[in-house]
Amino acid sequence: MTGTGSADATPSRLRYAFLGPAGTFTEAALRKVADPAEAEFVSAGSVLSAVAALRRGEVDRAVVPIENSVEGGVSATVDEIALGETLQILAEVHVPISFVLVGRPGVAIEDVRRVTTHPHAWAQVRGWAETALPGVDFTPAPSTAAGAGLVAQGDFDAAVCAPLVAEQTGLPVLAERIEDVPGAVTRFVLLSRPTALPAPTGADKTTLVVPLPEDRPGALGQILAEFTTRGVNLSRIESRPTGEGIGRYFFSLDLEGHLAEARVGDALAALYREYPDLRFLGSYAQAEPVPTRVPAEFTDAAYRSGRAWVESLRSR
Ligand SMILES: O=C(O)C(=O)Cc1ccccc1
Repeated sequence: MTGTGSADATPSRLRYAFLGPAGTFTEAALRKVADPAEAEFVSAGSVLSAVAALRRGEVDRAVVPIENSVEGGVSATVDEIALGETLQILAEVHVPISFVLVGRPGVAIEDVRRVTTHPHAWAQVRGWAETALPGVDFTPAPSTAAGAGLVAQGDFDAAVCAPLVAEQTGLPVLAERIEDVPGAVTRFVLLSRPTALPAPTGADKTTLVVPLPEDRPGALGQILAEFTTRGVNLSRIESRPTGEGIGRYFFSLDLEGHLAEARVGDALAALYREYPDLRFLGSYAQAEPVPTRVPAEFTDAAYRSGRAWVESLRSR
């Protein structure tokens, strides 16, 4: 990893690991949560090494892609934070994704034989490449910006990257807006080691990992019921293999609301009783805030009055 902060960095400056080098979509996400003048940006060669640096305490934060509006969950990230030492999501950011094809100077698009980029980028331009680069040989790169670096070095004919990287490297743009689905967005999360929760904003998300026991019929229905019966809406749910064998899964899910809210706390307490291995990955503000609509019977005030009524009966 390489630090890009100045040499006189004071220890109080937070260190942020990200999938580098400069010009990646992850760096664009990082710039939305931290000012490079006040923080130290530490470039990592992969999502896993960024997360490992955070777990080892070499950095204070890591920014990683977690979900794409076209491809769905970024499995490497979902799995890495579901297992291993617990981390916490402090914030999420959305980055609009558009790609260009940059070429080695002097190479025309018809001459491109060997192309490189990050596999997520390739997955999002595959349709375009089939017609525009027929028969091209694709090699995965650690990141889009790293791929452009390999083109600048002369290792490949072309790379798929962000328009910003074309500007930074001066590599000629052979084609632009080459994404198969215009308007795609990638969601990134800001990770830290477990720490205090950000204050509720009224438009929050909570991320959980629920390991699924092997022989409990109807477990998914039961998990969902804990949310439904408390008016808690889910915004994402995906099942992932635990790696322990066929049929072993965990659910990674996001719900609308903050742990500080009574209905969310109550749902988590109920889940914990049934699934003590449940993992809480944080409550944080939504990237595009839509205030959570809470039905009258599930507000904090409704929970307080319900509890007060029970107490009044007990102390009669
Ligand atoms: O390689 C990058 O620039 C990344 O940040 C990973 C990535 C690649 C494609 C879409 C979103 C994120």
